[in-house]
Amino acid sequence: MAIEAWLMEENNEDQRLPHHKNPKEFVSMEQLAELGVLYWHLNPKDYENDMELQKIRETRGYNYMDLLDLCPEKVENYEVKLKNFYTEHIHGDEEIRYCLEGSGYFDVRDKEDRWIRIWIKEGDLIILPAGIYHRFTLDTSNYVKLMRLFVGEPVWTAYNRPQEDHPARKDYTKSFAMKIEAH
Ligand SMILES: CSCCC(=O)C(=O)O
Ligand SMILES: [Fe+2]
Repeated sequence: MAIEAWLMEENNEDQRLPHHKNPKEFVSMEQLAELGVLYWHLNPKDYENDMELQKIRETRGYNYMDLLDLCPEKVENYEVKLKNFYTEHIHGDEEIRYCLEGSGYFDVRDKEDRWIRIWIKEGDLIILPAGIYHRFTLDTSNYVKLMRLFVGEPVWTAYNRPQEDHPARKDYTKSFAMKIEAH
């Protein structure tokens, strides 16, 4: 099963709405892979014993794991957190999120600086590369439970745009330049 992603129509409507263009313009997994965004679909029902998840964690060194249940009762400063998640930012490391329940949107910038909206549902695991501009919002279902993975002690620091001098940003954009040269 593939994930759904599309070019976003930017307007002032509620961020939790899909924001499709008219007509819709879908984005393929290959296009996402070119941006360094990786994706797996796993079985979220038995994540504690899932060998496929185990293999990804071992291969990529994700020894840290926690769960984030995004609802007002379980999250301190819920509104502030949601607002920060939807503020365009980068990280110094990969952002790895595995959707166990519910759904939501990860928006990432493509090479032309357009927003691509990625719809994450139960069983979707995505990895955003270090240095990619992105943001997150709940969708109209208004609930998501995510597993967060990390290599070593987690660092969740978000650097809001602009960050063109951040080492992770420089490395990320350099990886594009090299691909263009290699063609
Ligand atoms: C709710 S996880 C996604 C939000 C985000 O981009 C982050 O945590 O850095
Ligand atoms: Fe982030």
